[in-house]
Amino acid sequence: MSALEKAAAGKVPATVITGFLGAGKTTLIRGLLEKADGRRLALIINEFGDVGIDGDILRACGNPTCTEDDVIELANGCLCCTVADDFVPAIEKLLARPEPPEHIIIETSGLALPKPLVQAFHWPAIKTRVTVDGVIAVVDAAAAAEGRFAPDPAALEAQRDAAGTVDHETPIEEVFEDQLLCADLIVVNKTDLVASGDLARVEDLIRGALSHAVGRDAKLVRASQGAVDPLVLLGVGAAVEDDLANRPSHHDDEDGHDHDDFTSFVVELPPQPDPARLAMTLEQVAGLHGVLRLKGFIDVPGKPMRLLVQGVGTRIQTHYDRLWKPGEERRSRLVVIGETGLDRDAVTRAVVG
Ligand SMILES: Nc1nc2c(ncn2[C@@H]2O[C@H](COP(=O)(O)OP(=O)(O)OP(=O)(O)O)[C@@H](O)[C@H]2O)c(=O)[nH]1
Repeated sequence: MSALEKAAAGKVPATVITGFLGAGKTTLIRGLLEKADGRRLALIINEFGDVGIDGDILRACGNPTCTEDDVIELANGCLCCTVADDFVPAIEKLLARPEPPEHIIIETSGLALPKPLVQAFHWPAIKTRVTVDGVIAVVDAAAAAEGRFAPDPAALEAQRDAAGTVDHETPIEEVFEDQLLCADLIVVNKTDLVASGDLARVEDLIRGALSHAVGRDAKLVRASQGAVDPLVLLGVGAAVEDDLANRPSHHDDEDGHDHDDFTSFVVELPPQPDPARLAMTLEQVAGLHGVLRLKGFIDVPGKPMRLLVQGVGTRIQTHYDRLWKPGEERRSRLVVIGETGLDRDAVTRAVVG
């Protein structure tokens, strides 16, 4: 059945937003909600780690198109590994609403592989009712320009074994490439942080990764703050669930996949009177320990609003995102994500002081 036939058959389109940790997925979705123009969108949000931050950020945007009921958070892990328990029931719940959504947006965790998730759309409970309109991969152009997703030639040389062969993919590169290889559209985000020459290099890197997918032609679009016209993002009509054979993955031969390569934990902090100082400390800690992602909310004494802290690599940003609610516990908590081996105790000590 073609995508048009699926739409005619009354299937609800779903768009999967993928992209490595901190690429700008939540930011892009926030922009999409602002331009929803009355269209009933529902969100399913999945995060690595058991504290839901992204759902909270999206709800805090105060957008009328984004009520409590419109956001389903599936914290703790990876959608593709919890399909039966979490994902399929979440879709069924959305479809059972008196006014079902016109479009479902699914934000995967930054470490999730999109292909197994799309495979879930073959489950009998949803197969006849939902189609995957498109997979969108968001790329942090600044991180890519810094070489975070490309093999380091010196490291490659060091890995060369006696037979002269080398397994050049690091876990980060594998996740990054899998996300690109499954995509219909690639949003090259954070263009405000990179010079035009570097941007061209990043696009070459992306096209190089895409060359593994013969016969497919994912489009690239540049963006800052994930701002892309919803007409470009939604309505791709790719019926991705029927096109998986053309989307290779590093994990195609595996029965499921695990997350042994990455780890996450929560650091509980005392109230922080000096946000600038906290940001400086976090920058140092992220650099010293190789933290990939940091995010959470902080209680700044005397301030009626909570402080949102966002760290991608060593780039730390803070802003007050909403008032603490009456009776809400003013907890200061940061989710920390890194590669396995990240020294939890040392990071916690350094952050808490
Ligand atoms: N300078 C700049 N910052 C951006 C841009 N897009 C997003 N950010 C910032 O990057 C950080 C991460 O953005 P998110 O939208 O939370 O990224 P994400 O992909 O949802 O992150 P995870 O869900 O943790 O993987 C935040 O501090 C954003 O404000 C951009 O285009 N330019």
